[in-house]
Amino acid sequence: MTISNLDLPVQTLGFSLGDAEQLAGELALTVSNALRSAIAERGAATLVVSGGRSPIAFFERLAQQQLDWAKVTVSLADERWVPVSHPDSNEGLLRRHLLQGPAAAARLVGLYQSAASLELAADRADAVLAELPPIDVLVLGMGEDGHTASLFPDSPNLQQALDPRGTRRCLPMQAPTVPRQRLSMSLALLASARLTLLALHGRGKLATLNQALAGEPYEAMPIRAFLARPLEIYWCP
Ligand SMILES: O=C1O[C@H](COP(=O)(O)O)[C@@H](O)[C@H](O)[C@H]1O
Repeated sequence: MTISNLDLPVQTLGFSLGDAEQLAGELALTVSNALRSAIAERGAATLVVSGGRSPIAFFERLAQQQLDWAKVTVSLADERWVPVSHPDSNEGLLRRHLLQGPAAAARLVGLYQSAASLELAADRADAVLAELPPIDVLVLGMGEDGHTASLFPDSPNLQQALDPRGTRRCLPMQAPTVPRQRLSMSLALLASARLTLLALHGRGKLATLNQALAGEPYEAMPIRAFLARPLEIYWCP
């Protein structure tokens, strides 16, 4: 079912699912089909996912899909600058909920780097991401403030991170809530994905999306940078 009461751009598809379980299942099917096609066409596939709390069910459903996981590279749209063993680590979340069973054969390109400062960690992550193969599938999330990945409104470096012609792949970012120090893929890298999906849970996020569609500047609601491109939105109450 399409999302009602939303004036979506022509290149955007919006799917309304009954609950979080259904959303996780649909998203896992769409992502695994796209990864399978990439493997059939190019011999390998690259998936970039988001962290936070909401993707756990999706990760677990995706891990159950029949895929040649050894041919899949997985990376993260953003990371909290905490060690992988920290409960807030997006990489830790991915390892616990996606890279399990046959999916453990996938190659993980993490963003976290231990360094003397967040800026140095971002420089190192930027160099690591130079080796990331072209992104086949990107799964974004969104906060109720309109941030996506760790592209937060009001963060220093946001303008540079949202430059579609920027050369940086990863930038240091600041979040309004803990853990504040973040590493985020830039818009230029994220927007290079062949297929971009946005997963949203709850009426609050639907209201945020509606507001973003109404036309705030990109800096006020960074999700807007993705609404002007082909996108599939998966929402549930
Ligand atoms: O901090 C983050 O927030 C967003 C949204 O997270 P959610 O738990 O509300 O789904 C997420 O997309 C991003 O990757 C994460 O680091």
